[in-house]
Amino acid sequence: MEVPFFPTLFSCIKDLVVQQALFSTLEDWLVKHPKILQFSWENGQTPASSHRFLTLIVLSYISFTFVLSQLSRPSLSRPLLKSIAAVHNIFLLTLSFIMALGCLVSIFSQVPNFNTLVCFPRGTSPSGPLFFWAYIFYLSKIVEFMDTLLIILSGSMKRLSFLHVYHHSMVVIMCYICLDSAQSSVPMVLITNCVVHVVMYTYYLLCTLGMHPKWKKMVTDFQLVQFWLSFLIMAMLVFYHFTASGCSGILSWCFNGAFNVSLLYLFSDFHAKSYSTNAKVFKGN
Ligand SMILES: CC(C)(COP(=O)(O)OP(=O)(O)OC[C@H]1O[C@@H](n2cnc3c(N)ncnc32)[C@H](O)[C@@H]1OP(=O)(O)O)[C@@H](O)C(=O)NCCC(=O)NCCSC(=O)CC(=O)O
Repeated sequence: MEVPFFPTLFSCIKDLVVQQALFSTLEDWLVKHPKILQFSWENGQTPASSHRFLTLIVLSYISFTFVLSQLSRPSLSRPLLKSIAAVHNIFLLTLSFIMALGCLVSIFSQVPNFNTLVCFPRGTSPSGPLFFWAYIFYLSKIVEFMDTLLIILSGSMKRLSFLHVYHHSMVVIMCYICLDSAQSSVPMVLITNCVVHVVMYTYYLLCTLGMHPKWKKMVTDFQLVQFWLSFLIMAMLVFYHFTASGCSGILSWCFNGAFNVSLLYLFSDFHAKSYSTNAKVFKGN
């Protein structure tokens, strides 16, 4: 059984995209490079792939965040802090763009149809280009811990919210579980999140350059749209799971679902507190 519309749309776009001259160049760089093509996630063998590493990195992040937020800050000059933040933001916005592009090109190069994109067959192993980009995505979530250090060093402790620390620690666990279980929603979730992060790190970059963009609310709106989109992707996965012969990573789907609900709740709360009329009146006083 098929969800109408999406499979046809996917085939049309794929036919159009693969004919472009630029596509084969991008495919050579982002899909057919031997390191990418032959990538395989081997639990305990691939760097950063063991349960022990995951536990250690997440507990270290939470402990360091707690300890550093209690200590008196080292006096880092504001221009130095802004320069470090600018480099960090440029790095993450560029990496997010490359990951989204790499994953998109891998989809058009490797995935035969829409059904397979939404629902990897049971027993799929986490190897090949799509999982290479999922692996880089997982590592990038560790690099994003630097956001927390920047907040602590800048001394704006009210920004060190539960939402921030919860998001940064849980998202690493989610990426790990998705990789380890070869979860079907990986490519679409990766692309949506990377696109949002290109916008978000551009926003942060402009902030570090002293321009506080007026479109901050749009970034939060964009993040909320991302969570609703994730629900749509997850609903399609469940649909294919129960109407066909099953999808890879359906159990880890439950973790994703719960995480997504919690983020939607926390970001809606952030949105209400930051942009509602009452919040503006309060800030204005
Ligand atoms: C618009 C948002 C993206 C960010 O909201 P904020 O309240 O944090 O934004 P803000 O306007 O106070 O941020 C501006 C300040 O951040 C500093 N800054 C610059 N680069 C930064 C970085 N990489 N990380 C953290 N802070 C940084 C700037 O110098 C500036 O400081 P100064 O003002 O001193 O000049 C919002 O939608 C949001 O996500 N809020 C939740 C809080 C959060 O931590 N979000 C990021 C991860 S969540 C995420 O990533 C979800 C997802 O996956 O989509």
